[in-house]
Amino acid sequence: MDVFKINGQQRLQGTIKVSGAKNSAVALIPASILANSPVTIEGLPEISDVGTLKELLEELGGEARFDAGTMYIDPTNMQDMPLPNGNVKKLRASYYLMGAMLGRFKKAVIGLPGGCFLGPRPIDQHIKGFEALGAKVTNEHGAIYLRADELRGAKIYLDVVSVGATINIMLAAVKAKGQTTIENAAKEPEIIDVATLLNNMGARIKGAGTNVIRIDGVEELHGTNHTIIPDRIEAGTFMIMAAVAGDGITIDNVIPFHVEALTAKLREMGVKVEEGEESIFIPKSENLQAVDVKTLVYPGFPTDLQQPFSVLMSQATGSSVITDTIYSARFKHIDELKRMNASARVEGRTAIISGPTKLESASVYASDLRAGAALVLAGLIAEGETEIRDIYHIERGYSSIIDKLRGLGADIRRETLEDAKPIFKEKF
Ligand SMILES: CC(=O)N[C@H]1[C@@H](OP(=O)(O)OP(=O)(O)OC[C@H]2O[C@@H](n3ccc(=O)[nH]c3=O)[C@H](O)[C@@H]2O)O[C@H](CO)[C@@H](O)[C@@H]1O
Ligand SMILES: C=C(OP(=O)(O)O)C(=O)O
Repeated sequence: MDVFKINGQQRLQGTIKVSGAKNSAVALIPASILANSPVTIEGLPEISDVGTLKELLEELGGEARFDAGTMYIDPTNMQDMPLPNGNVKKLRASYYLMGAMLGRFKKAVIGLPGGCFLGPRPIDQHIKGFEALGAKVTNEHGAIYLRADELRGAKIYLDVVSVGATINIMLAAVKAKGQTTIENAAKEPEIIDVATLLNNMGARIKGAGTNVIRIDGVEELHGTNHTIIPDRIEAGTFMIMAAVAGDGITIDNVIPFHVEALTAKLREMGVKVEEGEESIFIPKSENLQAVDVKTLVYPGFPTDLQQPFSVLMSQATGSSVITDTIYSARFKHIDELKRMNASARVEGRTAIISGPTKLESASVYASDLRAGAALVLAGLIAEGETEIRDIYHIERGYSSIIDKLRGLGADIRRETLEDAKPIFKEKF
Protein backbone atom coordinates (compact mmCIF):
# COMPACT_ATOMS: atom_id res chain seq x y z
CA MET A 1 0.00 0.00 0.00
CA ASP A 2 1.55 3.28 -1.10
CA VAL A 3 1.21 6.57 0.76
CA PHE A 4 2.21 10.16 0.10
CA LYS A 5 4.49 11.80 2.66
CA ILE A 6 4.68 15.57 2.63
CA ASN A 7 7.09 17.64 4.65
CA GLY A 8 5.06 20.84 4.82
CA GLN A 9 5.70 24.57 4.86
CA GLN A 10 8.01 24.73 1.84
CA ARG A 11 7.05 27.85 -0.12
CA LEU A 12 6.27 26.93 -3.74
CA GLN A 13 7.39 28.84 -6.80
CA GLY A 14 7.66 28.36 -10.56
CA THR A 15 5.50 26.97 -13.37
CA ILE A 16 3.20 23.95 -13.24
CA LYS A 17 1.60 22.44 -16.33
CA VAL A 18 -1.97 21.21 -16.40
CA SER A 19 -2.69 17.85 -18.09
CA GLY A 20 -5.61 16.87 -20.33
CA ALA A 21 -9.06 16.82 -18.73
CA LYS A 22 -9.95 13.63 -16.88
CA ASN A 23 -13.68 14.13 -17.39
CA SER A 24 -13.18 14.55 -21.15
CA ALA A 25 -10.69 11.69 -21.40
CA VAL A 26 -13.06 9.22 -19.78
CA ALA A 27 -15.74 10.01 -22.38
CA LEU A 28 -13.50 10.45 -25.45
CA ILE A 29 -12.00 6.98 -25.03
CA PRO A 30 -15.39 5.17 -24.98
CA ALA A 31 -16.60 7.42 -27.86
CA SER A 32 -13.95 5.77 -30.08
CA ILE A 33 -16.00 2.53 -29.92
CA LEU A 34 -18.45 4.17 -32.34
CA ALA A 35 -15.86 4.57 -35.14
CA ASN A 36 -15.28 2.16 -38.03
CA SER A 37 -11.55 3.01 -38.24
CA PRO A 38 -8.78 4.06 -35.79
CA VAL A 39 -9.08 7.08 -33.49
CA THR A 40 -6.07 8.87 -31.99
CA ILE A 41 -6.47 11.06 -28.91
CA GLU A 42 -3.60 13.35 -27.91
CA GLY A 43 -2.85 15.06 -24.58
CA LEU A 44 -4.49 12.44 -22.36
CA PRO A 45 -3.60 12.57 -18.66
CA GLU A 46 -1.58 9.66 -17.26
CA ILE A 47 -4.11 8.67 -14.62
CA SER A 48 -5.51 5.33 -13.56
CA ASP A 49 -8.98 6.07 -15.00
CA VAL A 50 -7.39 6.31 -18.47
CA GLY A 51 -5.46 3.06 -17.91
CA THR A 52 -8.62 1.27 -16.75
CA LEU A 53 -10.59 2.42 -19.82
CA LYS A 54 -7.78 1.24 -22.11
CA GLU A 55 -8.06 -2.20 -20.50
CA LEU A 56 -11.85 -2.15 -20.93
CA LEU A 57 -11.47 -1.43 -24.67
CA GLU A 58 -9.06 -4.37 -24.87
CA GLU A 59 -11.58 -6.58 -23.03
CA LEU A 60 -13.99 -5.74 -25.86
CA GLY A 61 -11.42 -6.93 -28.43
CA GLY A 62 -10.19 -3.48 -29.46
CA GLU A 63 -6.56 -2.56 -29.95
CA ALA A 64 -5.29 0.29 -27.79
CA ARG A 65 -1.79 1.71 -27.36
CA PHE A 66 -0.95 4.52 -24.93
CA ASP A 67 2.33 6.35 -25.03
CA ALA A 68 3.32 9.83 -23.79
CA GLY A 69 -0.26 11.03 -23.55
CA THR A 70 -1.36 9.76 -26.96
CA MET A 71 -3.79 6.87 -27.26
CA TYR A 72 -4.22 5.03 -30.54
CA ILE A 73 -7.44 3.03 -30.59
CA ASP A 74 -8.46 0.61 -33.33
CA PRO A 75 -12.08 -0.29 -32.56
CA THR A 76 -12.74 -2.28 -35.75
CA ASN A 77 -12.61 -5.77 -34.19
CA MET A 78 -14.49 -4.92 -31.01
CA GLN A 79 -17.40 -7.12 -29.98
CA ASP A 80 -20.29 -6.65 -27.59
CA MET A 81 -18.68 -8.60 -24.73
CA PRO A 82 -20.59 -8.35 -21.43
CA LEU A 83 -18.71 -6.37 -18.75
CA PRO A 84 -20.72 -7.00 -15.57
CA ASN A 85 -17.80 -6.81 -13.10
CA GLY A 86 -14.11 -6.04 -12.71
CA ASN A 87 -12.71 -2.90 -14.29
CA VAL A 88 -16.12 -1.21 -14.76
CA LYS A 89 -16.36 -0.91 -10.97
CA LYS A 90 -13.10 1.04 -10.70
CA LEU A 91 -14.40 4.29 -12.16
CA ARG A 92 -17.55 6.30 -12.54
CA ALA A 93 -17.20 6.90 -16.25
CA SER A 94 -17.50 3.22 -17.22
CA TYR A 95 -21.16 4.22 -17.64
CA TYR A 96 -20.13 5.75 -21.02
CA LEU A 97 -19.61 2.20 -22.30
CA MET A 98 -23.41 1.87 -22.10
CA GLY A 99 -24.11 4.71 -24.55
CA ALA A 100 -21.19 3.89 -26.85
CA MET A 101 -21.90 0.14 -27.04
CA LEU A 102 -25.61 0.70 -27.44
CA GLY A 103 -24.84 3.10 -30.31
CA ARG A 104 -22.53 0.63 -32.03
CA PHE A 105 -23.92 -2.85 -31.22
CA LYS A 106 -27.49 -2.01 -30.15
CA LYS A 107 -26.78 -4.00 -27.00
CA ALA A 108 -24.54 -3.98 -23.93
CA VAL A 109 -24.19 -5.48 -20.46
CA ILE A 110 -22.30 -3.13 -18.13
CA GLY A 111 -21.90 -3.40 -14.35
CA LEU A 112 -23.06 -0.42 -12.31
CA PRO A 113 -20.21 2.12 -12.16
CA GLY A 114 -17.75 2.83 -9.33
CA GLY A 115 -15.98 6.15 -8.78
CA CYS A 116 -16.01 8.45 -5.79
CA PHE A 117 -18.78 7.99 -3.22
CA LEU A 118 -20.16 11.49 -2.66
CA GLY A 119 -23.72 10.59 -1.69
CA PRO A 120 -26.23 8.85 -3.98
CA ARG A 121 -25.23 8.98 -7.66
CA PRO A 122 -28.17 7.50 -9.57
CA ILE A 123 -28.11 6.99 -13.36
CA ASP A 124 -31.87 7.18 -13.89
CA GLN A 125 -31.54 10.05 -16.41
CA HIS A 126 -29.09 8.04 -18.53
CA ILE A 127 -31.57 5.16 -18.57
CA LYS A 128 -34.50 7.45 -19.31
CA GLY A 129 -32.57 8.71 -22.35
CA PHE A 130 -31.67 5.22 -23.61
CA GLU A 131 -35.30 4.12 -23.25
CA ALA A 132 -36.55 7.18 -25.12
CA LEU A 133 -34.23 6.18 -27.98
CA GLY A 134 -35.93 2.75 -28.09
CA ALA A 135 -33.72 0.59 -25.85
CA LYS A 136 -35.04 -1.93 -23.36
CA VAL A 137 -33.07 -1.46 -20.15
CA THR A 138 -33.05 -3.79 -17.14
CA ASN A 139 -30.99 -3.98 -13.98
CA GLU A 140 -30.06 -7.57 -13.20
CA HIS A 141 -27.84 -8.41 -10.22
CA GLY A 142 -26.00 -5.08 -10.32
CA ALA A 143 -25.47 -4.96 -14.08
CA ILE A 144 -27.40 -2.91 -16.62
CA TYR A 145 -28.66 -4.85 -19.65
CA LEU A 146 -29.42 -2.71 -22.70
CA ARG A 147 -30.89 -3.93 -25.99
CA ALA A 148 -32.56 -2.22 -28.95
CA ASP A 149 -33.80 -3.53 -32.31
CA GLU A 150 -33.35 -0.04 -33.64
CA LEU A 151 -32.43 3.32 -32.09
CA ARG A 152 -34.71 6.19 -33.09
CA GLY A 153 -34.16 9.88 -32.38
CA ALA A 154 -36.33 11.34 -29.61
CA LYS A 155 -36.94 14.48 -27.59
CA ILE A 156 -35.45 13.98 -24.11
CA TYR A 157 -35.88 16.43 -21.24
CA LEU A 158 -33.42 15.78 -18.41
CA ASP A 159 -35.12 16.15 -15.01
CA VAL A 160 -31.69 16.78 -13.46
CA VAL A 161 -28.85 18.62 -15.23
CA SER A 162 -26.37 15.76 -15.58
CA VAL A 163 -22.96 15.72 -17.27
CA GLY A 164 -22.95 11.93 -17.53
CA ALA A 165 -26.50 11.62 -18.88
CA THR A 166 -25.94 14.39 -21.46
CA ILE A 167 -22.80 12.73 -22.85
CA ASN A 168 -24.21 9.20 -22.64
CA ILE A 169 -27.33 10.17 -24.59
CA MET A 170 -25.13 11.88 -27.22
CA LEU A 171 -23.11 8.67 -27.58
CA ALA A 172 -26.23 6.53 -28.01
CA ALA A 173 -27.96 9.00 -30.35
CA VAL A 174 -25.24 9.85 -32.90
CA LYS A 175 -26.07 6.76 -34.97
CA ALA A 176 -29.82 6.65 -34.22
CA LYS A 177 -32.35 7.19 -37.00
CA GLY A 178 -33.61 10.78 -37.14
CA GLN A 179 -33.18 13.70 -34.77
CA THR A 180 -32.58 13.61 -31.01
CA THR A 181 -33.01 16.69 -28.85
CA ILE A 182 -31.60 16.84 -25.32
CA GLU A 183 -33.29 19.60 -23.32
CA ASN A 184 -31.98 20.86 -19.98
CA ALA A 185 -28.60 19.47 -21.05
CA ALA A 186 -25.45 20.08 -19.00
CA LYS A 187 -23.09 22.73 -20.45
CA GLU A 188 -19.64 21.69 -19.18
CA PRO A 189 -16.63 22.27 -21.49
CA GLU A 190 -16.05 18.49 -21.49
CA ILE A 191 -19.40 18.05 -23.26
CA ILE A 192 -18.23 20.37 -26.04
CA ASP A 193 -14.96 18.41 -26.27
CA VAL A 194 -16.80 15.11 -26.71
CA ALA A 195 -19.18 16.65 -29.29
CA THR A 196 -16.14 18.00 -31.18
CA LEU A 197 -14.58 14.53 -31.36
CA LEU A 198 -17.87 12.96 -32.45
CA ASN A 199 -18.46 15.64 -35.11
CA ASN A 200 -14.91 15.10 -36.42
CA MET A 201 -15.83 11.39 -36.64
CA GLY A 202 -18.77 12.39 -38.88
CA ALA A 203 -21.55 12.97 -36.34
CA ARG A 204 -23.98 15.89 -36.64
CA ILE A 205 -24.29 17.47 -33.18
CA LYS A 206 -25.31 21.09 -32.67
CA GLY A 207 -25.67 23.11 -29.47
CA ALA A 208 -23.13 21.35 -27.21
CA GLY A 209 -22.28 23.83 -24.46
CA THR A 210 -25.86 25.17 -24.37
CA ASN A 211 -28.85 23.61 -22.63
CA VAL A 212 -30.39 22.31 -25.86
CA ILE A 213 -28.39 19.83 -27.94
CA ARG A 214 -29.64 18.57 -31.32
CA ILE A 215 -28.24 15.42 -32.87
CA ASP A 216 -29.05 14.27 -36.41
CA GLY A 217 -28.25 10.57 -36.62
CA VAL A 218 -25.78 9.31 -39.25
CA GLU A 219 -25.15 5.78 -40.61
CA GLU A 220 -21.41 5.52 -39.99
CA LEU A 221 -18.70 7.23 -37.95
CA HIS A 222 -15.04 7.12 -38.99
CA GLY A 223 -11.72 7.51 -37.17
CA THR A 224 -10.02 10.86 -36.55
CA ASN A 225 -7.29 12.62 -34.55
CA HIS A 226 -8.29 14.70 -31.54
CA THR A 227 -6.46 16.82 -28.96
CA ILE A 228 -8.13 16.97 -25.56
CA ILE A 229 -8.89 20.19 -23.63
CA PRO A 230 -6.94 21.05 -20.44
CA ASP A 231 -8.27 19.85 -17.10
CA ARG A 232 -10.07 22.80 -15.46
CA ILE A 233 -10.36 20.95 -12.15
CA GLU A 234 -6.64 20.18 -12.00
CA ALA A 235 -5.96 23.82 -13.00
CA GLY A 236 -8.32 24.99 -10.25
CA THR A 237 -6.60 22.76 -7.70
CA PHE A 238 -3.25 24.35 -8.65
CA MET A 239 -4.75 27.85 -8.44
CA ILE A 240 -5.94 27.14 -4.91
CA MET A 241 -2.52 25.67 -4.08
CA ALA A 242 -0.85 28.82 -5.43
CA ALA A 243 -3.08 30.97 -3.22
CA VAL A 244 -2.42 28.94 -0.09
CA ALA A 245 1.24 27.92 -0.46
CA GLY A 246 2.73 29.86 -3.35
CA ASP A 247 5.36 32.54 -3.62
CA GLY A 248 4.40 33.20 -7.25
CA ILE A 249 3.13 30.31 -9.39
CA THR A 250 2.26 30.21 -13.09
CA ILE A 251 -0.32 27.63 -14.08
CA ASP A 252 0.27 26.70 -17.68
CA ASN A 253 -2.11 25.07 -20.20
CA VAL A 254 -5.36 26.40 -18.77
CA ILE A 255 -8.34 28.04 -20.46
CA PRO A 256 -8.99 30.97 -18.04
CA PHE A 257 -12.67 31.16 -19.15
CA HIS A 258 -13.20 27.59 -17.85
CA VAL A 259 -12.21 28.55 -14.28
CA GLU A 260 -13.98 31.91 -14.02
CA ALA A 261 -16.21 30.92 -11.09
CA LEU A 262 -13.10 29.99 -9.07
CA THR A 263 -11.20 33.10 -10.19
CA ALA A 264 -14.09 35.28 -8.98
CA LYS A 265 -14.11 33.59 -5.55
CA LEU A 266 -10.33 33.82 -5.21
CA ARG A 267 -10.45 37.56 -6.00
CA GLU A 268 -13.26 38.00 -3.46
CA MET A 269 -10.92 36.46 -0.85
CA GLY A 270 -8.12 38.86 -1.74
CA VAL A 271 -6.08 36.63 -4.06
CA LYS A 272 -4.57 38.31 -7.12
CA VAL A 273 -5.24 36.32 -10.29
CA GLU A 274 -3.46 37.44 -13.47
CA GLU A 275 -4.93 35.82 -16.57
CA GLY A 276 -2.88 35.20 -19.70
CA GLU A 277 -4.13 33.59 -22.92
CA GLU A 278 -3.41 30.02 -21.82
CA SER A 279 -1.89 30.58 -18.40
CA ILE A 280 -2.70 32.10 -15.03
CA PHE A 281 -0.19 33.71 -12.63
CA ILE A 282 -0.93 33.94 -8.92
CA PRO A 283 1.53 35.94 -6.81
CA LYS A 284 2.02 35.33 -3.08
CA SER A 285 -1.30 35.90 -1.28
CA GLU A 286 -1.72 37.67 2.05
CA ASN A 287 -4.62 38.64 4.32
CA LEU A 288 -7.15 36.20 2.88
CA GLN A 289 -10.75 36.97 3.86
CA ALA A 290 -13.55 34.44 4.50
CA VAL A 291 -16.09 33.87 1.69
CA ASP A 292 -19.17 31.73 1.13
CA VAL A 293 -19.34 29.24 -1.74
CA LYS A 294 -22.27 27.37 -3.25
CA THR A 295 -21.49 24.64 -5.78
CA LEU A 296 -23.60 24.70 -8.94
CA VAL A 297 -23.64 23.14 -12.39
CA TYR A 298 -21.30 24.78 -14.93
CA PRO A 299 -20.64 27.69 -15.25
CA GLY A 300 -21.20 27.87 -11.48
CA PHE A 301 -18.59 26.98 -8.86
CA PRO A 302 -17.65 23.31 -9.49
CA THR A 303 -18.40 20.74 -6.80
CA ASP A 304 -15.09 19.09 -7.75
CA LEU A 305 -13.23 22.11 -6.34
CA GLN A 306 -15.11 22.63 -3.09
CA GLN A 307 -12.96 20.15 -1.14
CA PRO A 308 -9.59 21.70 -2.14
CA PHE A 309 -11.12 25.16 -1.62
CA SER A 310 -11.98 24.29 1.99
CA VAL A 311 -8.24 24.21 2.76
CA LEU A 312 -7.88 27.79 1.54
CA MET A 313 -10.86 28.75 3.71
CA SER A 314 -9.02 27.40 6.76
CA GLN A 315 -6.33 30.04 6.10
CA ALA A 316 -8.74 32.98 5.67
CA THR A 317 -9.79 35.36 8.41
CA GLY A 318 -13.37 34.73 9.54
CA SER A 319 -15.98 32.08 9.06
CA SER A 320 -16.51 30.63 5.55
CA VAL A 321 -19.45 28.51 4.46
CA ILE A 322 -19.53 25.94 1.64
CA THR A 323 -22.82 24.51 0.46
CA ASP A 324 -22.68 21.59 -1.98
CA THR A 325 -25.94 21.59 -3.95
CA ILE A 326 -24.77 18.75 -6.24
CA TYR A 327 -23.75 16.03 -3.77
CA SER A 328 -25.19 15.42 -0.31
CA ALA A 329 -22.14 13.76 1.28
CA ARG A 330 -19.02 15.34 -0.14
CA PHE A 331 -17.50 16.32 3.19
CA LYS A 332 -15.50 13.27 4.34
CA HIS A 333 -12.32 15.34 4.05
CA ILE A 334 -13.50 17.66 6.84
CA ASP A 335 -12.87 15.06 9.57
CA GLU A 336 -9.38 14.51 8.17
CA LEU A 337 -8.69 18.27 8.08
CA LYS A 338 -9.84 18.46 11.69
CA ARG A 339 -7.15 15.87 12.57
CA MET A 340 -4.75 18.47 11.16
CA ASN A 341 -6.15 21.14 13.50
CA ALA A 342 -8.61 22.79 11.11
CA SER A 343 -11.58 24.41 12.78
CA ALA A 344 -14.56 23.11 10.83
CA ARG A 345 -17.92 21.42 11.16
CA VAL A 346 -20.46 19.88 8.80
CA GLU A 347 -24.20 20.60 9.00
CA GLY A 348 -26.12 18.66 6.35
CA ARG A 349 -24.93 19.83 2.94
CA THR A 350 -22.88 22.65 4.43
CA ALA A 351 -19.39 22.93 5.90
CA ILE A 352 -18.48 25.86 8.11
CA ILE A 353 -14.76 26.58 8.32
CA SER A 354 -13.14 29.19 10.56
CA GLY A 355 -9.69 30.62 10.19
CA PRO A 356 -6.94 31.36 10.01
CA THR A 357 -5.68 28.15 11.64
CA LYS A 358 -2.16 26.80 11.73
CA LEU A 359 -2.40 23.28 10.31
CA GLU A 360 -0.37 20.45 11.86
CA SER A 361 0.77 17.21 10.24
CA ALA A 362 -1.15 13.96 10.82
CA SER A 363 -1.76 10.57 9.26
CA VAL A 364 -4.90 11.04 7.15
CA TYR A 365 -7.02 9.10 4.65
CA ALA A 366 -8.11 10.18 1.19
CA SER A 367 -11.76 9.06 1.13
CA ASP A 368 -12.18 10.12 -2.52
CA LEU A 369 -10.31 11.91 -5.30
CA ARG A 370 -10.83 15.57 -4.36
CA ALA A 371 -10.68 14.82 -0.63
CA GLY A 372 -7.22 13.50 -1.46
CA ALA A 373 -6.36 16.69 -3.35
CA ALA A 374 -7.52 18.74 -0.34
CA LEU A 375 -5.27 16.70 1.97
CA VAL A 376 -2.28 17.21 -0.33
CA LEU A 377 -2.86 20.99 -0.15
CA ALA A 378 -3.24 20.78 3.63
CA GLY A 379 -0.02 18.73 3.88
CA LEU A 380 1.84 21.35 1.85
CA ILE A 381 1.11 24.06 4.44
CA ALA A 382 1.09 21.97 7.64
CA GLU A 383 3.90 21.94 10.14
CA GLY A 384 5.71 18.58 10.11
CA GLU A 385 5.31 15.44 7.99
CA THR A 386 1.82 14.52 6.80
CA GLU A 387 1.08 10.98 5.62
CA ILE A 388 -1.82 10.44 3.19
CA ARG A 389 -3.25 6.95 2.79
CA ASP A 390 -5.57 5.52 0.09
CA ILE A 391 -3.79 7.56 -2.57
CA TYR A 392 -5.22 5.38 -5.35
CA HIS A 393 -8.14 7.83 -5.27
CA ILE A 394 -5.80 10.74 -6.01
CA GLU A 395 -4.16 8.84 -8.85
CA ARG A 396 -7.53 8.41 -10.58
CA GLY A 397 -7.41 12.09 -11.44
CA TYR A 398 -4.02 13.80 -11.01
CA SER A 399 -1.32 13.02 -13.56
CA SER A 400 2.31 12.89 -12.27
CA ILE A 401 1.32 14.84 -9.15
CA ILE A 402 4.53 14.09 -7.23
CA ASP A 403 6.81 15.27 -10.06
CA LYS A 404 4.68 18.35 -10.73
CA LEU A 405 4.71 19.47 -7.08
CA ARG A 406 8.40 18.73 -6.65
CA GLY A 407 9.01 20.96 -9.66
CA LEU A 408 7.66 23.86 -7.56
CA GLY A 409 9.84 22.99 -4.56
CA ALA A 410 7.45 20.77 -2.57
CA ASP A 411 8.93 18.08 -0.34
CA ILE A 412 6.59 15.21 -1.27
CA ARG A 413 7.36 11.56 -1.88
CA ARG A 414 5.62 8.26 -2.38
CA GLU A 415 6.41 5.42 0.00
CA THR A 416 5.30 1.84 0.33
CA LEU A 417 3.94 0.95 3.78
CA GLU A 418 3.47 -2.74 4.45
CA ASP A 419 0.90 -2.25 7.21
CA ALA A 420 -1.30 0.44 5.63
CA LYS A 421 -4.71 -1.11 5.12
CA PRO A 422 -7.21 1.04 3.19
CA ILE A 423 -10.07 2.12 5.44
CA PHE A 424 -12.20 3.59 2.69
CA LYS A 425 -12.78 0.51 0.56
CA GLU A 426 -13.21 0.83 -3.20
CA LYS A 427 -16.86 0.21 -4.10
CA PHE A 428 -16.31 -3.12 -5.91
C1 LIG B 1 -16.67 11.35 -14.96
C2 LIG B 1 -17.26 12.70 -14.73
O1 LIG B 1 -17.44 13.47 -15.65
N1 LIG B 1 -17.53 13.01 -13.47
C3 LIG B 1 -18.08 14.31 -13.17
C4 LIG B 1 -19.55 14.29 -13.48
O2 LIG B 1 -20.11 13.21 -12.71
P1 LIG B 1 -21.56 12.68 -13.06
O3 LIG B 1 -21.74 12.68 -14.54
O4 LIG B 1 -21.73 11.41 -12.33
O5 LIG B 1 -22.43 13.81 -12.41
P2 LIG B 1 -23.84 14.35 -12.89
O6 LIG B 1 -23.66 15.66 -13.57
O7 LIG B 1 -24.54 13.27 -13.63
O8 LIG B 1 -24.56 14.54 -11.49
C5 LIG B 1 -25.08 15.79 -11.07
C6 LIG B 1 -26.20 15.55 -10.09
O9 LIG B 1 -27.28 14.90 -10.76
C7 LIG B 1 -27.69 13.73 -10.08
N2 LIG B 1 -28.08 12.73 -11.09
C8 LIG B 1 -27.25 12.45 -12.12
C9 LIG B 1 -27.58 11.54 -13.08
C10 LIG B 1 -28.83 10.88 -13.00
O10 LIG B 1 -29.19 10.05 -13.83
N3 LIG B 1 -29.64 11.20 -11.96
C11 LIG B 1 -29.31 12.11 -11.00
O11 LIG B 1 -30.08 12.36 -10.08
C12 LIG B 1 -26.45 13.30 -9.28
O12 LIG B 1 -26.78 12.50 -8.19
C13 LIG B 1 -25.85 14.64 -8.90
O13 LIG B 1 -26.51 15.14 -7.77
O14 LIG B 1 -20.14 15.54 -13.12
C14 LIG B 1 -20.05 15.84 -11.72
C15 LIG B 1 -20.78 17.14 -11.46
O15 LIG B 1 -20.13 18.18 -12.05
C16 LIG B 1 -18.58 15.90 -11.28
O16 LIG B 1 -18.54 15.98 -9.88
C17 LIG B 1 -17.82 14.65 -11.72
O17 LIG B 1 -16.43 14.87 -11.58
C1 LIG C 1 -16.17 13.04 -8.66
C2 LIG C 1 -15.18 12.98 -9.51
O1 LIG C 1 -14.94 11.98 -10.36
P1 LIG C 1 -15.85 10.71 -10.76
O2 LIG C 1 -17.15 11.24 -11.29
O3 LIG C 1 -15.04 10.06 -11.83
O4 LIG C 1 -16.03 9.87 -9.54
C3 LIG C 1 -14.19 14.08 -9.63
O5 LIG C 1 -13.49 14.13 -10.66
O6 LIG C 1 -14.08 14.89 -8.69
